[in-house]
Amino acid sequence: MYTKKTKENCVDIQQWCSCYLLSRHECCGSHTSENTRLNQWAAILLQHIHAFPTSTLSTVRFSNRLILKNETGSGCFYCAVPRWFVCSHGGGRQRKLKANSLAGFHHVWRWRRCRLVVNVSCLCDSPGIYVKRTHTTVILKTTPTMDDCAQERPLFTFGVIADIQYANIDDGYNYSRSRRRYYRSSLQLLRNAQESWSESAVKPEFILQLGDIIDGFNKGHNASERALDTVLREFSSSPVEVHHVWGNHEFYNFSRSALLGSKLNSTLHTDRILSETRPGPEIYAYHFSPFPGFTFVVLDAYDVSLLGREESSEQYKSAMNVIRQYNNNEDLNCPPACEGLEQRFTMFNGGFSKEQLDWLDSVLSSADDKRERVTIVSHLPVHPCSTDPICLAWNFDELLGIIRSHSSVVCFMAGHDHDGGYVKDKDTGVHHLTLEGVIETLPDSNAFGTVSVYEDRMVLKGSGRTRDRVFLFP
Ligand SMILES: Nc1ncnc2c1ncn2[C@@H]1O[C@H](COP(=O)(O)OP(=O)(O)O)[C@@H](O)[C@H]1O
Repeated sequence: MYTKKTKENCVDIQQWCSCYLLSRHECCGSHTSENTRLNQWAAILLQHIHAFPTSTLSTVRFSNRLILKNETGSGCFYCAVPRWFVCSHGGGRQRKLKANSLAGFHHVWRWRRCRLVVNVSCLCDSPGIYVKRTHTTVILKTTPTMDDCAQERPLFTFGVIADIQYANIDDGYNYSRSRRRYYRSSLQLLRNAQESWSESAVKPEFILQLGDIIDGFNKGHNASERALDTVLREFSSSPVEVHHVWGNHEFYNFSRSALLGSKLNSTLHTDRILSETRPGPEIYAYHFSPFPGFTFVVLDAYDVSLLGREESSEQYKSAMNVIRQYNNNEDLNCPPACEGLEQRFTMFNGGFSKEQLDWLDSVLSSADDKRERVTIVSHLPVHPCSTDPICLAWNFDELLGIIRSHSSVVCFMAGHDHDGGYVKDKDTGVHHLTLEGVIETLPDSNAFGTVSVYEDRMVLKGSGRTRDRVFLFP
């Protein structure tokens, strides 16, 4: 009745869905008919604002129409304001209106910590009277911008970095020769990250190293220990605790039992681990709580794998049974010749055992009960839209099923796919981030992130090709 939509807006509005109605206070005046009309108008306003990407708003203006514009000015939403409404600053100040004039329409919007608050008051239609009859407040929660977040102090921060794959060898290429790999300069990029973390205003509580810390080529050069020492020395240039995740390149260099006794077993080097439950002696999975109400779970994505298992072992045989159902290639690193998700059945991937999945399920149940926020990390991504399918964990679907059955999970972080990726799971709102790999990052760029954690969100400040993101908690 009071709205006017352009054709262009109709299309855009369908695509935009980043704001949510938090609350709406009903009219408090005595005039029933005005209340009804006000509510009708507010409903129309809401219906349209609801779909408007207020995160991108640069202009919100009331004149005779409410005009919302985004940064480029290309997406506009017009809503005709009935002339017997005035929009006030919400302070209850009474204003004098000229008869039938639109001069009384004032700017009403204000940003309050990521919320667009719109007060709409209904005035009597009679000329020259002071009134504040009824009002309604529409509060919209918007996606916070980096600027919003910069003004607040986080509860804590942490660093993330993935696929450093250091080796003291000349630059090379990935298998398909489509991406250059900078084996030596990955160390300098780690140094850049360390410097940035140590200079940040709020020092990180810990660093998440998402796996593939050194490259498999070290093994052929008999340089695994040396390369690992070199990288760990770089990490120890600051006193911040590092949580190491294991990737395929860890197993190219070391056996599982060697890893369990090494500096890459973070459970041996921190008191933070919540060790009352661990999935099993040979499974490298644990959880820790760096701040009350927040839990981080480190997963072992090569628990079911041909990597790191003795060929004579039961685990190797059962992993072979899994991969052979889909991959008939002689070279099991070569993906099955198919499109889609089955490409993941290669030797450089792996999966999670039932034991580990059951353990994760119980950790998450306990976190649900305590209303904690849980971030899960693994070398392999588990959401098909957060990565190239060739990098997915074998039984990503089982893990995703567990995540989806718990309310506590807010974020899943992985490495492995050097191009990175991100998706917000549409069923749960859980954020799935795949971090760009250092090894395929130009020497004059960077690939790491600093995550600031707040009550209602995590904010990733990316460096170089890692972009900024805001993860609102589901
Ligand atoms: N399409 C492929 N066919 C055969 N072998 C492959 C293929 N892709 C990767 N590999 C081999 O698999 C191993 C792991 O690949 P790599 O690219 O180093 O993994 P990451 O992405 O973890 O760095 C390497 O030995 C590589 O040569």
